[in-house]
Amino acid sequence: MSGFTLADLAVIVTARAEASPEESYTARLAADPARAAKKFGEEAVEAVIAAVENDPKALIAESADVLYHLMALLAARDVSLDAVMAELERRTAQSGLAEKASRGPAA
Ligand SMILES: N=c1c2ncn([C@@H]3O[C@H](COP(=O)(O)OP(=O)(O)OP(=O)(O)O)[C@@H](O)[C@H]3O)c2ncn1[C@@H]1O[C@H](COP(=O)(O)O)[C@@H](O)[C@H]1O
Repeated sequence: MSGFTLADLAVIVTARAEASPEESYTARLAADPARAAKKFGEEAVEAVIAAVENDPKALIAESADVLYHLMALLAARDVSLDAVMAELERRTAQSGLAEKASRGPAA
């Protein structure tokens, strides 16, 4: 399993959002949230097409594009990945599944 996490990507994207737009694609997206949103939508549609066509290689590549462009969109709108994860954690706590998952599979 890859040791690279979404949190690692968010750190890179947040740092590059502050770079010069001439040298960084991330900085260009951060400077233009509407473009970042449009690119995220395009990449999501490409992932949908790869899934519908049952093309695992393309789905992996498009999913990577989706996650990168979501991180860029969040950075463009000053929303942290931490805030998104906290929302997911809240939903999981509500469902009671976090406790079950930490206990591991039922014997
Ligand atoms: N993970 C990515 C990543 N995935 C995809 N892309 C870029 O996303 C862009 C969009 O893909 P497209 O095929 O739509 O390309 P395009 O037609 O040129 O794009 P548009 O003109 O339509 O906007 C490409 O330029 C890809 O290089 C990424 N660019 C950056 N990263 C990460 O961000 C870091 C910093 O990158 P810079 O900001 O460029 O320094 C990198 O080290 C990576 O970790």
